[in-house]
Amino acid sequence: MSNKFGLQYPSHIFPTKLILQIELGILDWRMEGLISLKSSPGTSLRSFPSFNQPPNSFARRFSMDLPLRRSSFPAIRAQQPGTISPKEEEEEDALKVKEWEVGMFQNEVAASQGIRIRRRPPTGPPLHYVGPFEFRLQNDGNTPRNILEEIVWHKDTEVSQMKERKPLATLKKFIENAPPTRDFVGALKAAHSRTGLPGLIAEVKKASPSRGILREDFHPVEIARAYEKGGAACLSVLTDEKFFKGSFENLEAIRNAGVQCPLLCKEFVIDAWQIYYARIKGADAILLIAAVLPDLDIRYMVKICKMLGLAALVEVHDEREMDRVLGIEGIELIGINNRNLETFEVDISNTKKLLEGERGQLICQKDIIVVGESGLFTPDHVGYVQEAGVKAVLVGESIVKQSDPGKGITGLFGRDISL
Ligand SMILES: O=C(O)c1ccccc1NCC(=O)[C@H](O)[C@H](O)COP(=O)(O)O
Repeated sequence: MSNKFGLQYPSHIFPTKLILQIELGILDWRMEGLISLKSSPGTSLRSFPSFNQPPNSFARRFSMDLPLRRSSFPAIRAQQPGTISPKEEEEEDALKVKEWEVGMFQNEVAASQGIRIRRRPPTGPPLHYVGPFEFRLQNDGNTPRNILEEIVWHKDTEVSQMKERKPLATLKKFIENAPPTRDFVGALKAAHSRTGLPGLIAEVKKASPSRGILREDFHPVEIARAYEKGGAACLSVLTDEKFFKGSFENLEAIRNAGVQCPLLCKEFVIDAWQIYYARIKGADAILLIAAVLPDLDIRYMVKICKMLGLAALVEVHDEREMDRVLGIEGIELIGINNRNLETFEVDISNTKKLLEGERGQLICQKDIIVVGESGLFTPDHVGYVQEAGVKAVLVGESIVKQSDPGKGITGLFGRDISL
């Protein structure tokens, strides 16, 4: 069976309204954990929700978790019964089918650009529904392959919920009254010319998936003030709650506390809505990750950033991502992450590798500022990436862990850069 984009998917997951009586005993586990259904003689017909995209009414009834290829069902979690009419349920199903189709299409486009991160589980979301039961089957298709994929899938759910609470139209109204943004790129250039060293984007980060908790006594405004005093040109504020213990409240609090450094909203952006939201919460710049976003998304999001007065820091990790990003018009700021976000490996020679030869020349011609990101702990590290061609660095762990993060900056550069 194929959809309007010509994508193929198995007929048993084509989620038209299936009319089947499902008995738990007639499930059979196949195809790497995907389940197929067999009707048994004498079973009566009744409405069954779209198979891989469950309607909410069922989600509100019962749920249970099933580990990989288990044939017996563990305890059932009862949920609130819903009161949705069959018509509404049908419309809801149709909408979710559309969303799922678009998600599948995104995965295909992304894969064609060498993006390994799947925006949605290719075999449908991890939850399945049988009659009144909700259960979870793990398989290669619906289990994240790495932390970045897990973050992105979680973000997808999180953003959908946030969008329901605050639709784009509401955000746009707030933006009309928001104070102007500050010049993020200008601040980095000014710091570089003032000190002769890479301009510093100092990261306000409590925790990370690779390093765990970095700082127990975490007071974002105090840390931000210490960074500013210590000579940071800009700040990067983690807003992801689940994986980094950050928040948009932190971003807003730092902005409202009168900190002058322009602020990067360090988020996992998968939807333009997040850019509007970041703008309202006080961001001056936003991170776009090439390992997650296809070219078209980057192009579109860069335009939205410009329209909202935000800088876009487009992050790459390998040559292919760098080449993709260099082919996109209007990019002013490229971050080279020395951390592989899929494996957590950190290697600062990555910055040098990606700036060698023609790539480095093209970056100079286009007057793009390159930011060296991750794994920078000493003046030698900073010197190494500067030599490679960066005009800015993004640093978290090595400075946020210091009792005085401002003095941490002096330690990082080997001299006081606040003067
Ligand atoms: O750091 C992680 O564990 C991580 C995992 C998944 C996605 C992103 C992740 N980190 C973001 C960053 O790259 C860093 O916060 C940033 O570059 C600063 O790095 P560092 O100076 O090494 O703290």
